[in-house]
Amino acid sequence: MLQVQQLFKEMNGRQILNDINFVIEDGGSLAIVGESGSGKSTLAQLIMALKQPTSGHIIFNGQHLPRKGIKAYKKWYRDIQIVFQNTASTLNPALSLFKCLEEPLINFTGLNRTERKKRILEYLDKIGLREELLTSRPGKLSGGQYQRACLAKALMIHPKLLICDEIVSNLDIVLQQRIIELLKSIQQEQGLSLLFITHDLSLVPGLCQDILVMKDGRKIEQFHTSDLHNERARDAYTITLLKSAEMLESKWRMNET
Ligand SMILES: Nc1ncnc2c1ncn2[C@@H]1O[C@H](COP(=O)(O)OP(=O)(O)OP(=O)(O)O)[C@@H](O)[C@H]1O
Repeated sequence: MLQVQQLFKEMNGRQILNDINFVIEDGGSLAIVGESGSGKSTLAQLIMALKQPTSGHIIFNGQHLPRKGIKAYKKWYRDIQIVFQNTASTLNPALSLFKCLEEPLINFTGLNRTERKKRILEYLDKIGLREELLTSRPGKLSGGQYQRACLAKALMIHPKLLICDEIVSNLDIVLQQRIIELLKSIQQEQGLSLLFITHDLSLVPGLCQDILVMKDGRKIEQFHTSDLHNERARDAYTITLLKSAEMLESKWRMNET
């Protein structure tokens, strides 16, 4: 279970996160939704220990966010993995895709060479990438292939929590849907907990149980996804986000036909 309690982050005299609180139960899924600059990526970076909070607590299965000690970080990253929108640095451009995918298996699992290869092929199949690509450098992959390879790299070590930071924002609607379907099935298969960060509310129904809306570093509201369209109960800001997501969706559909 992930617990985020009274989380504050100040950078260069600016309050970027202001009293953020939420819980994700084991196997649960939460979408963090907000427009650009609302603090979503900063929140993800804090959970991944890439930045330290100014104050507050981040606790995963009873363990506090590590502040020092390689062992503690290793355990943290074994359990929590992230896939970013801007993934260009996730796969080492000098290595083959196979070597890139093998790296976390060497670092985080006790699998031998044969088992590692088997795991890589298993995930390649899950994400719909051809085996021939394993000998290619990551630079040869298309945007969608690269994004899926990053997802495989994060999932292969069987983390308990996956954070997705705008991972489908740059993809066309067909690939978006494919990745969302993939996340849903892996969530069910592996009992994975999911923190899905997006500015696009239309991606969330069917994927996440709960939605937390953020604006200017503050939590506006949190609700069950089935209550998304209950306009009377929703904050005016959530409704604005919803309308813009609906407009975006119909624009996509017009472009499709
Ligand atoms: N080092 C910094 N010093 C001051 N402000 C910063 C710093 N880094 C980021 N910010 C500001 O923090 C705010 C939150 O940024 P963040 O990237 O977390 O938002 P976001 O919701 O993820 O937006 P996006 O989707 O565009 O990345 C922004 O207004 C950004 O300009």
